[in-house]
Amino acid sequence: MSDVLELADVTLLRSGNRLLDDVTWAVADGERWVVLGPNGAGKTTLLQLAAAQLHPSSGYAAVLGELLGGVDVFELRPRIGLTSAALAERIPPGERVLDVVRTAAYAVVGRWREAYEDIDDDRARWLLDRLAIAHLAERTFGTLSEGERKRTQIARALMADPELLLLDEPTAGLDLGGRETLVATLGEIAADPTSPATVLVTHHVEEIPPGFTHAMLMSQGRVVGAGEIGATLTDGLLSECFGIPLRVEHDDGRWAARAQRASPAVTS
Ligand SMILES: Nc1ncnc2c1ncn2[C@@H]1O[C@H](COP(=O)(O)OP(=O)(O)OP(=O)(O)O)[C@@H](O)[C@H]1O
Repeated sequence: MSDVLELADVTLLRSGNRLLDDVTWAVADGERWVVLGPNGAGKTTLLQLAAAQLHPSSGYAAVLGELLGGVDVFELRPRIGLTSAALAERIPPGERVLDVVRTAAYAVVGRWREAYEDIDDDRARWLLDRLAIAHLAERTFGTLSEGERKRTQIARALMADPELLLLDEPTAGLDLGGRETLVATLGEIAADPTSPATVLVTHHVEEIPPGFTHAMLMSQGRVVGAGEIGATLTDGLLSECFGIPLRVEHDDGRWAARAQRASPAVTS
């Protein structure tokens, strides 16, 4: 399997802060990764690097076989599907849902005067159907619920048939039902062998869709652990990552974690 993402000794500095500190990590074709870590760990920064939106200050970073710094990012970015809060904020509230998705074929937002091919229209509608929001195609983005917006963004991220799919907190802010149905949809996408290599960022192990194969744990810009999901989501590594004693459970393809209870004092 070829590497979709390859980072070696990557450091990223901003205003004297080490946002990424000596990160070495590889994602191969077909893999589905979750990136977990506490607030400020550097997860979004890592995803922005993977999306060719940022360059490392030092180290080696290649995305889809192209060295960051040596490639025209405007040619690279259309090969990557990205959902993030920052991108969602750039979508004009008055834009039609169908257009939010279709414009991804041109790597733009907020431009509805492009001439679209029928094939773009068909694909956008097929993706909306796959994300269970076909009935919202003619609605404007600003009128959607948070869950519907997340689904629209995922459809948009998949529009250009990307070779790498990057999802930054796709289930954040959803109620329990909304989270569970979106986790199930993401599980279906993960299970589809034609889906691209995927990296999903979250704070919560409960939000890992079934079928995810690998995990990377980050804290303070550093990699705490990375590898096959079962070998990485351990009590020890997750506790180290979040800085409190945690117990991890895995049942029926889903993950859960909670704080370990202190042992009761032994009295005689
Ligand atoms: N431009 C910047 N200049 C200085 N520090 C920055 C800059 N951008 C981000 N940071 C800091 O880098 C750290 C990592 O930020 P990042 O958003 O990548 O973390 P995160 O793991 O995604 O956090 P969260 O889970 O809260 O979204 C944070 O401490 C943040 O304050």
